[in-house]
Amino acid sequence: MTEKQRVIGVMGGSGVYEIDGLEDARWQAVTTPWGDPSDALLTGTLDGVKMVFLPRHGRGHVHSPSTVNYRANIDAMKQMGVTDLFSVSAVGSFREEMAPGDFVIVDQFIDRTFAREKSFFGTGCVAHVSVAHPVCERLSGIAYEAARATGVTVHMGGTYLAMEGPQFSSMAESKMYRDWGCDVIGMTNMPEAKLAREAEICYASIAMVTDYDSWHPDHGAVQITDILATLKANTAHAKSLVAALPGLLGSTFEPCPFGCDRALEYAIMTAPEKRDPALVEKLSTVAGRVLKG
Ligand SMILES: CSC[C@H]1O[C@H](OP(=O)(O)O)[C@H](O)[C@@H]1O
Ligand SMILES: Nc1ncnc2[nH]cnc12
Repeated sequence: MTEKQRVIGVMGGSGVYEIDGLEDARWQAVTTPWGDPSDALLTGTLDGVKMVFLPRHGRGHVHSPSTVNYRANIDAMKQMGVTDLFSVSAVGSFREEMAPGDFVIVDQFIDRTFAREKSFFGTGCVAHVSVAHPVCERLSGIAYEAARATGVTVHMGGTYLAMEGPQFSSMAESKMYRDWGCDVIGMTNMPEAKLAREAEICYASIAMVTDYDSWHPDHGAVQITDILATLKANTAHAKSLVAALPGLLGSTFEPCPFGCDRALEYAIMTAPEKRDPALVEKLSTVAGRVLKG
């Protein structure tokens, strides 16, 4: 049996619009049946491992959290052969000990977004995947190791509240999310993580704390200027974290011990003879493994 090649994807968030040090780097435009991704994809090789980078909001920060085409972004990553996807994101913190400048390796989500396409599937091809464990445990461990190596303070595990935005939360909302047990808040990891699972891509979320949202009595309301200052200080850490990933993962993709790469195995409900051929065609990249039989 031939070995499966690992391709590491990085979805860069606010403040992270490129990655450094790629050999044979080039920006490549990719089209998808779901529309255009946020930008061209930067491809290249690092330590002998193929890398694909996409700035989630586009270079120059063009797309808002609600208008990012999450389906196109994930489909494009899959087309490029991405097996392991790391999301890098700016977040607010609900915990005193998760301070601005710290990194959090997110392991759970509460999805409060409401104005986004959240699934590749629908009428004519229905599928239900599990997101009980919405991130890949193996990849999260690698993200933690890579973050530790950069010298930043990193917290393993945390619940990310995904809000619609683009406005930040009111103080009442901020306090309520804190009471719910959430640790951090952002506007983009949902539906991204759900779609990565549907596309059978291992996904980990690296959150960079930029502020205390609006609950903290000593910090007042979140201000974009403070966020940008923290992001600027953290970009170097984010980039060196990404640079450590290929060395930690290696170039061969082994089957995911948590089954992320087989998430669709029994997920499709629609009888073969009832499937909509047009939708099946659109799904050929993300679900071709199971639909082509
Ligand atoms: C720049 S503050 C708000 C903005 O930043 C985060 O984006 P990303 O997750 O892509 O880093 C947050 O979710 C908001 O979209
Ligand atoms: N407080 C906050 N709320 C939502 N998204 C954020 N991104 C960075 N800080 C944030």
